[in-house]
Amino acid sequence: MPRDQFEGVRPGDDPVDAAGDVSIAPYTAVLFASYGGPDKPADVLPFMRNATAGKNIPDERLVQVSGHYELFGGRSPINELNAALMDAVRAELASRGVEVPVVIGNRNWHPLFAETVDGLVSDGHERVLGLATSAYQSYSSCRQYCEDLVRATDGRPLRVDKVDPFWDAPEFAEANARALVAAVGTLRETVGDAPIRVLFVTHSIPIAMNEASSTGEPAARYDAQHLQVAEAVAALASRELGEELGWDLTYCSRSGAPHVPWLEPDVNERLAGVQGEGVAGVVAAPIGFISDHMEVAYDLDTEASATAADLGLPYVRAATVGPDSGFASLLVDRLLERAAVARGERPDDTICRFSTGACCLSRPEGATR
Ligand SMILES: CC1=C(CCC(=O)O)c2cc3nc(cc4[nH]c(cc5[nH]c(cc1n2)c(C)c5CCC(=O)O)c(CCC(=O)O)c4C)C(CCC(=O)O)=C3C
Ligand SMILES: [Fe+2]
Repeated sequence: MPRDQFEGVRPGDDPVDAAGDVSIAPYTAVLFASYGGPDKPADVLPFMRNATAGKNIPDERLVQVSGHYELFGGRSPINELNAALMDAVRAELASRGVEVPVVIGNRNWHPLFAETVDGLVSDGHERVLGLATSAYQSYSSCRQYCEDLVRATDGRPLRVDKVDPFWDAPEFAEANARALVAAVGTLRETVGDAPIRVLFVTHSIPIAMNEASSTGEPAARYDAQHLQVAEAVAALASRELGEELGWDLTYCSRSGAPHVPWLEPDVNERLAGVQGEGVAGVVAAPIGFISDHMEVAYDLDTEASATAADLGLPYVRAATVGPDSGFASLLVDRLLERAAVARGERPDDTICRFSTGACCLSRPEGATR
């Protein structure tokens, strides 16, 4: 179970200032920090070059993944999905009486962090709160956002703090459980009472990156975080449905050189496995992704869906949490809590130790591979 579900209420009350108003002070803007993606065919290759710079990704893989974008007209869904989520967050902030600019900045495509920082500086902002669009801790999904934000603000009169990864929030498990319940309902229309299996899916990362994720302790790592969320989501959905859902954690989007080990099993491999175990239908539940960006559109809705069809296995993909209003509300809770920490009104329970120590390194300290 996520940490919060053990400990119940998090320390501190609602972030309400002396006048009784909800406040995001000392921050004057929110920076949505995302991966970025191409908007048109001519952007695909330059975006891919940015995303793979210095990463030892074989050219072959670069060409292959460019093909995924081309299949979707050279346009990633990520930019409009981020825009929709930002609208939901703005609306939720406004409903709590907080008016603040919410702007986008990306690691690998325009507007890049440096460009967004330029705009914020010229608008007079000095302290901004960053929110990365990844829920879990690993080099790629957490630390790299911190590093790139530090680089983009280096020497500029602007400081960006970042909200912690939120994988452990009960509201995140609840939003994923709502999506799973709906997907199981859809699958049951096809398979009736036959045995089904839930394949939770997340982005694979190199084993070395997993071993160095979070504090590096096995129970705190990227894969362990997903196992805890999967268990919580399966338990909530099982209770709601009145049936005990069987599940596995699987991975997608493996990249890198073939000899470098990444987290397994791949979702496609596991689809074949469960078919041999008498399963009559599968729900793929993408708990590793907050929106239907390219990994979901291609790796799940195109590739894994085709694998399931080849196996004659009914397959339903559960929604991502992006459009769930409980999810937007969770993000706003986290923004306001972080602001209260910055004002000294809440104990600092930040779990990301980027600024004070080693966390989410790309490989274990001392390792050379
Ligand atoms: C953990 C994780 C998330 C977090 C989950 C999340 O935030 O959702 C994530 C998100 C994303 N990854 C994305 C795209 C890409 N990731 C790549 C490469 C890689 N990802 C990695 C990991 C992750 N990636 C890793 C360890 C690599 C190898 C190179 C490296 O060490 O960095 C490559 C290069 C080609 C390839 O190798 O596949 C591309 C194009 C997009 C945009 C999608 C869109 O356009 O809609 C998004 C949101
Ligand atoms: Fe990625």
